[in-house]
Amino acid sequence: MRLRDIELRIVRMPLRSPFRTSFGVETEKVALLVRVRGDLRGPGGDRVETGGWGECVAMEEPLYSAEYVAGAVQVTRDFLAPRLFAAGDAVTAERVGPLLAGVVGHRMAKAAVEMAVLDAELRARGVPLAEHLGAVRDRVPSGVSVGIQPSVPELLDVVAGYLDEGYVRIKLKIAPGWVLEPVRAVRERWGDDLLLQVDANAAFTLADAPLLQRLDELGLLLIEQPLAEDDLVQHAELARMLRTPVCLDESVVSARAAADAIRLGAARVINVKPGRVGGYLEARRVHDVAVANGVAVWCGGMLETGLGRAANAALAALPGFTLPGDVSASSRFYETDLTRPFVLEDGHVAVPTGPGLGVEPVPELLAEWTSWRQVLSP
Ligand SMILES: CC(=O)N[C@@H](Cc1ccc2ccccc2c1)C(=O)O
Ligand SMILES: [Mg+2]
Repeated sequence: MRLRDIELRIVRMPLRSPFRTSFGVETEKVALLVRVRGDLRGPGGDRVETGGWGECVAMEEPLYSAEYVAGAVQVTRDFLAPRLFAAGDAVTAERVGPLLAGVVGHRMAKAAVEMAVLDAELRARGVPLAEHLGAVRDRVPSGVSVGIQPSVPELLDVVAGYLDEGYVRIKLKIAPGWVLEPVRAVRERWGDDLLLQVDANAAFTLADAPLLQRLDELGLLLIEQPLAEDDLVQHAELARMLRTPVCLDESVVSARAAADAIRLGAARVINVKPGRVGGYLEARRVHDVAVANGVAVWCGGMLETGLGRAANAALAALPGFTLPGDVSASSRFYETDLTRPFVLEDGHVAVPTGPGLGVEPVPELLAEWTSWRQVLSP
């Protein structure tokens, strides 16, 4: 594919309710969207116009990881786009990674560019992303991530609401001071059959092991990222002290990191997030590494718009995704989604069947929520 231009947009979408985690409270989603346009040689040898969308999952502030929206904009404008324009007609989704390898890090920014090129290629070929990735299901079970609430009674009301909507798994955010009481209250209200897990977003240290060991009595599916992103060895040490399986999120930044975490015994489950690992093609490699080692994966979420949600649903349909993920309905976070809404049907989200991502931004909403835009040309 030859890229004619790369459009960068920052969109700001109000969240239905504040989302509190151990690293802060979010009331709005700010995302960098990437759109590529260009042409590629069609099956008959003729040039075919095409275009595609990518969504960068970096937050506005570097609270979840080191990347952030303004940084992703700058690295894409100044370092990633020039490398792709310089590649002329040789840009393919598989080549985006190698073409950008000279730029160190910035995986979320790279993932958004690769996603846009992949969407453009697949739209031109009429192939759905799910088919391209190797999906084996046409719908995926939907879990929900529940933020820290002002009180335990309010938490129980929020969880009751999601269970009434049909979510098949509950994930509770935990943080120092919000651990045993809320999690025990949910377990006691809904009993042992409720699929229940927690996510600390790296809020604890090994000194907290005695507290985290007490979660073992609550029959959790897993405890997600209890320690810091770069604490692989400590996670392995903690894993040996817990019965509850340790799941890593922030720490798994590539298939190589997944292999290291598994070999060290730092992860028995992996939360796969395409943006965090550098793209959907690397996310499939993480899936393959995990499956080869008997480690379960599930698809995490970064409050994506329907663009990223569509791609995550496709990824979550791969065979190794054996645990319900955070691919929730659009309504979990948004009154109105940027694309057609993803809805919960019998606890599942349908995998898109159209070419590429299978969804597009609604033009009027894209215009309304775009706070900044720039078109890059060769
Ligand atoms: C669904 C879920 O819990 N996601 C992340 C945390 C998270 C929380 C808040 C966010 C706000 C804006 C963008 C990304 C965000 C990611 C996680 O699994 O650790
Ligand atoms: Mg997480």
